Amino acid sequence: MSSSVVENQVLHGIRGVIVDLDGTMLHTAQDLHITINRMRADLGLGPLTLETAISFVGKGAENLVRKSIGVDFSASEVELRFKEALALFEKHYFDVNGEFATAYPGVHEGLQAMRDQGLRMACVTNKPMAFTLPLMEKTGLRDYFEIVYGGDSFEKKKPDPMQLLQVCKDFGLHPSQVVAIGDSINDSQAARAAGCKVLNVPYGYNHGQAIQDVDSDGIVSTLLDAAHLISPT
Ligand SMILES: O=C(O)COP(=O)(O)O
Ligand SMILES: [Mg+2]
Repeated sequence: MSSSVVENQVLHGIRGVIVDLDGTMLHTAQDLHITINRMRADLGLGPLTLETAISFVGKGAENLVRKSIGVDFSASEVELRFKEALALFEKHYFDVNGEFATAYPGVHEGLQAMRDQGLRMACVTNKPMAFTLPLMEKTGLRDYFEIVYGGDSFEKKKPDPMQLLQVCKDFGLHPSQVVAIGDSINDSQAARAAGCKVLNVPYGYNHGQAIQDVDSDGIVSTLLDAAHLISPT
C-alpha cells in the first residue's frame, strides 16, 4: 500500500536537498539502544526497551540522555546527574556507533538519483558531529554530500531552522529551491521555519507518533521515491 507516492505532487524548481540521518538514511536505533542501556547500567539503572529508546531519538544526544534517565528521576535530579550521564553516553557511543546501523532500502539509489539530477546535497542531523562523520564514512554515505552539519555545528538545531538556513546560504539558493527530507516533526518544523519544502519518510523515529500528523509536502516510501518527486525545472 504505497498510494501516497501516487497522490504526491512533483516539487518543481528544486536545486538542493537536505537529508536527515537517523531514521531517514540510517536505522541507528539498535546502536543507540545499546548505548543508553550501557550508560544506564553504569548509573545502576535497569534497561529500557528498544521502543522506549526509539521514542527519545530525534532532538539530539543531550535530549536523548536526559529522557533516558528521566524515566527514573525528576527533572531536577536529571540535571544533577546529566553531566556524568552524558560523559558515559559519549564513551559508550564511541564504541558502539555504526556497529549495527544499516541504510534503509532505497537510500543509496535515491541519493545517486539526486546526484544524477545535479542537485546540491547536504546532510543535516541533530547527532553531534563527532559521531556523525565516522558513521557516514563507515556506511558509505559521506561522499554524496557537499556539506554535513550536526546538532552541535551551530547554537541551535532542528526544529530550529538555523542549520537549514546556513545550507541555503552556503549553496546560494533561496529556501524555496530546497527540499528537506526527514523522518520526524523536527525536520518538518525546521523546514517550514526556514521556508524550505519538506518530504517525510514513514519508517523512521517520529517520537512514536504517526508521520501522517506532521505538516509535509508529501510522504515518500523511500529516498528513491523522493528523488522521483523532485524536479530542478
Ligand atoms: O541525534 C538525533 O537525535 C537524531 O538525529 P537526526 O536529526 O539525524 O534524526
Ligand atoms: Mg531523523
